[in-house]
Amino acid sequence: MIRIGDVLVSRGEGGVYGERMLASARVWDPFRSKLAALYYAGTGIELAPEMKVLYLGAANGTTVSHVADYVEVVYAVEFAPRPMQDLLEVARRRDNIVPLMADASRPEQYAPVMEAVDLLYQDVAQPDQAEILIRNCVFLKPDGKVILMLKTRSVDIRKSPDEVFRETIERLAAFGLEVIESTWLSPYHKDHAAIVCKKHSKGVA
Ligand SMILES: C[S@@+](CC[C@H](N)C(=O)[O-])C[C@H]1O[C@@H](n2cnc3c(N)ncnc32)[C@H](O)[C@@H]1O
Repeated sequence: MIRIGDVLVSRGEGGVYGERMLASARVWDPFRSKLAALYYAGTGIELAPEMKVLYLGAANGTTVSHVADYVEVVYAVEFAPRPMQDLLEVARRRDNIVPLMADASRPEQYAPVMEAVDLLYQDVAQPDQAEILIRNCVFLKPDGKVILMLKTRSVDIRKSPDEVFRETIERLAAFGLEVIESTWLSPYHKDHAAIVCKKHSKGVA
């Protein structure tokens, strides 16, 4: 990942969400983007120019735009009309974002336009976040990676964030993903965790 000093940046057309510019690069704000927070709070995975990414929960394209600065193509799924309008504007100014208005819990809706991806990234505040992720693993290449941004309070408000975090890791492991990193995103995003996995080369259950 590109850093100027300690500051995480990406190189692309700016002005997406009022981000600061530093030496012609876009400052990637960890308080605005959970993926940036992962690069500060943990390790994450390196984004590279040849990568294809499926991004679930694109919202208005804040993080999508930074990911698109690094990779070949981003398939960006969002189901809410208002953020989709902003996402379309972000996609209009780049040639490697494919906006898809669809429900991430129903991957059959966008399967016809998908290709196999190197990275599956998910940031949807839903009760069944792990199950949505698992359903979308169908698009992962054999050596693909997964990043789940887990909003613990959306899964079950009666359980502690720690319990939801642990149970989600167990569910992904039981499915057959190998968890390679798990970290809270504090102080950037309260009660949010990131779980980074890779697909076993022998495949998942
Ligand atoms: C926390 S926001 C995502 C922020 C975004 N990832 C970023 O960093 O710029 C979550 C988004 O997921 C969308 N979302 C939630 N459930 C969804 C689903 N089942 N399918 C598609 N989008 C969904 C919401 O509409 C919302 O825009």
